[in-house]
Amino acid sequence: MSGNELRAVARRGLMLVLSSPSGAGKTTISRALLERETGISMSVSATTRSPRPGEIDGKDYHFVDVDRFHRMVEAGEFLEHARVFSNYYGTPRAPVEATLAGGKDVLFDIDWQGTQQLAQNARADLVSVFILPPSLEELHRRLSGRGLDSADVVAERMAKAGDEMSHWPEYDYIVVNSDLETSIGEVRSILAAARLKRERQAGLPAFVNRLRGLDRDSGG
Ligand SMILES: Nc1nc2c(ncn2[C@@H]2O[C@H](COP(=O)(O)OP(=O)(O)O)[C@@H](O)[C@H]2O)c(=O)[nH]1
Ligand SMILES: Nc1ncnc2c1ncn2[C@@H]1O[C@H](COP(=O)(O)OP(=O)(O)O)[C@@H](O)[C@H]1O
Repeated sequence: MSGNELRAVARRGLMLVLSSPSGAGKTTISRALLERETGISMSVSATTRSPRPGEIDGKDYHFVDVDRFHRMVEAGEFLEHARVFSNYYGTPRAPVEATLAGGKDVLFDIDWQGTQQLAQNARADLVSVFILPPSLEELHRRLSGRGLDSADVVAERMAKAGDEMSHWPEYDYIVVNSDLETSIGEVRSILAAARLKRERQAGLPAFVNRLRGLDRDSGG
């Protein structure tokens, strides 16, 4: 048996959820995480919202119209779905299930409603992180500075921030995104610890039996 077999202990993938009020930094932290980590991929949501400049269909979101969205709901194609800021958003089920079954992790940028639905259906696979801004002034600065939304849309998002933030107690971990590099490091630490959870290492009993020399009779 090589030392590498420790790494080969079978593990079911986990679902890492990042939620925050709009503008607190989920997208920025998610991108950094995907660049720096292996074994994790992003769940690409479907949405009825219009694409922002620079957003790519199929990469940032699957941009669909309201009819198509409702057909997907009726066909049971979503793992969860919700209405946020007068648009619909949903997580396509099939890619997530395939990734988890393959022992890889999935990263979600979804709101508290979606997180609650995932918690109801798959609590054991879920690791949830709520990202808070350091202050309301800084949140406003980030929303405006992003330069992607009109003043009206920024105002609407600021108005909803309080409601969104009231859901922080439902999350496993809280990160205050003051310094970006610190926050990225914190989310990476959460992922590293979650991957090592005893319950997630499905192959552990067999592995420890081998370590203890107890596997000689099992294979016949
Ligand atoms: N429940 C749910 N929420 C989603 C999904 N995709 C995105 N969201 C949330 O919808 C909200 C708006 O997202 P978006 O329009 O991209 O704006 P941004 O967060 O300001 O960049 C955010 O809180 C996202 O986390 C999804 O598939 N399901
Ligand atoms: N720690 C940070 N310090 C300063 N600016 C940040 C920080 N994190 C994110 N930003 C900036 O704030 C804006 C909103 O971030 P974004 O990731 O789009 O938020 P969200 O996805 O939560 O809506 C972006 O312009 C981003 O570059």
